[in-house]
Amino acid sequence: MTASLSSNHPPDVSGFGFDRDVLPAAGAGGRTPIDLREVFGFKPDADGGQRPLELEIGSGKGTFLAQQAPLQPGTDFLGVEIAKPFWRHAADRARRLGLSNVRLLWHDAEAFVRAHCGDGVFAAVHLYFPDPWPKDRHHKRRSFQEPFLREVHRVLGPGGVLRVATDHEGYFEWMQAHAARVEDVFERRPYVPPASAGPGEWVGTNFERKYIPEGRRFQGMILARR
Ligand SMILES: C[S@@+](CC[C@H](N)C(=O)[O-])C[C@H]1O[C@@H](n2cnc3c(N)ncnc32)[C@H](O)[C@@H]1O
Repeated sequence: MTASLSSNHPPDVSGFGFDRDVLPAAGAGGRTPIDLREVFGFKPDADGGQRPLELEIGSGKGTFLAQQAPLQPGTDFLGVEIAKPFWRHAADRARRLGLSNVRLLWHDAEAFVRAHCGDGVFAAVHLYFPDPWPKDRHHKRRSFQEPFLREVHRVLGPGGVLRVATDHEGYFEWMQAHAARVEDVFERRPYVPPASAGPGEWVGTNFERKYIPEGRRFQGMILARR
């Protein structure tokens, strides 16, 4: 995906977008977990407890968050996007839509999870249409591989799920092989679209809608924390 956006107004991320520079330096062992509730203003749930938190990795222009967050007002959603123009666009969109349960962080999601996310903090992690890195010599850059899957397992709470969709046949084969390597900690389940997906859609993101007319085949899976 090319990181260029057209917009008829300058994006305003205030209150909804966070720059990676606000994060503390990684401490001992490369980890400095932060209290992610601070990002959402420490709002309690109806019983005074902690609200569930979900993470989207590579949120692009923020379409999944814009569609799904209003359907789950009791859940907070953090999108992490590495491309600054997309991050800006998504944070501005969340602000314009008044999505008080959405925040966007400009950062490398893998580094963020490793360094700043505590154990069991997320109810779900969403990874929709991750970059497939099709050349053999670039496969090592793919997000979906064993070390990262074990990190995702660490940050998921009991009953937590990793939800993944891709349009890339080769990457899906790779995903199946790597999912098999983490069967000790994840149970694989068939993919089910989120409630916000439109008829016939897998997720309903910008990427998916762009390629539906080409007749691309989409595939996905859910890994449930054991
Ligand atoms: C193919 S796009 C899909 C975007 C969006 N999920 C969608 O379906 O429209 C992949 C996105 O992942 C982002 N991305 C790639 N590597 C990332 C990383 N390590 N951390 C955060 N975002 C990343 C890219 O900048 C891009 O926006």
